Amino acid sequence: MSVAIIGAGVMGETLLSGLIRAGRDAADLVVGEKRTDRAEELRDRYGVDVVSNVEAAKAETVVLVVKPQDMTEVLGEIAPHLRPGQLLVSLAAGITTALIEKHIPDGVAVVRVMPNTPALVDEGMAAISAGSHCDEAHLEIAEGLLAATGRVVRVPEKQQDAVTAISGSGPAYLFFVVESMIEAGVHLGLPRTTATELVVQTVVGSAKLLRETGTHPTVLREQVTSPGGTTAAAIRELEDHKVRAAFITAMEAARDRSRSLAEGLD
Ligand SMILES: NC(=O)C1=CN([C@@H]2O[C@H](COP(=O)(O)OP(=O)(O)OC[C@H]3O[C@@H](n4cnc5c(N)ncnc54)[C@H](O)[C@@H]3O)[C@@H](O)[C@H]2O)C=CC1
Ligand SMILES: O=C(O)[C@@H]1CCC=N1
Repeated sequence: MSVAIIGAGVMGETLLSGLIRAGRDAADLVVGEKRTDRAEELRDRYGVDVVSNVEAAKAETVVLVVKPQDMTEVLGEIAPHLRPGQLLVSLAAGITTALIEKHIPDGVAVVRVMPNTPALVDEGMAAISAGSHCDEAHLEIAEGLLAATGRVVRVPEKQQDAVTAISGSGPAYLFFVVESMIEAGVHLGLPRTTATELVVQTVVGSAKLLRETGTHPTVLREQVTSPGGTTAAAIRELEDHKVRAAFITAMEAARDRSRSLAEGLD
């Protein structure tokens, strides 16, 4: 089955490279990319054809991975070339299937996806939602694309802004925590390389512990927290600085930003 990826920046390349790692034939994949130097790079790196968006629109499945602000322009360009029976998959934050459906011919199925960048190492988390002309077979095709690079869940579309705030943007929050812990290690006198190794392995090990044991994070935290010990002293500071509340307001801000990304587009 032919797949076109339109917009091959960070997320578009993540999907493209994942499909190739998962064994898809590069001959069945095409890319539409505005920047010619970037197009050249992808052609060299993956052996895929880089074509015009109009040409890309002929694929059985067309995946849009441009910025939300560029979506209506791309839809305007490809809409005259889309035909009923095709599947259009959007990875753009904040862009509803209803908005996409307004721009394309009736009978083209739309699936909205929120992926994340750990897909680069096949540990992605993607949530997918069906548009109004989408059946089970379309959802399975979209799932198949995303499952190449990690886990996939189905969610009602009204949850996609919250999903974006959690798993879409989530890697950035964790990298922010990692950066902060490394800086703290340096502050405590450790060489930067030592601090980095300690923090990265602690994050990987903790993530594995969470996933492999299925134990609740509160229990895992309590197991580390000896009465009157070092962890209790640190957690008290985090609570005093309202870190838990900061996470809630940060994710509310991300959810609200996702909701407003489509403002001004029709
Ligand atoms: N980066 C991330 O972690 C995530 C990104 N997304 C979504 O993925 C989409 C892309 O994000 P990024 O890859 O981070 O952005 P990016 O800026 O790295 O990539 C966008 C690409 O689209 C290309 N482009 C722009 N207009 C075009 C056009 N008319 N025709 C063909 N190509 C065009 C640009 O040249 C660029 O290479 C966004 O809608 C974003 O909301 C979703 C989840 C996570
Ligand atoms: O920051 C953004 O808008 C995109 C969507 C989720 C992650 N990156």
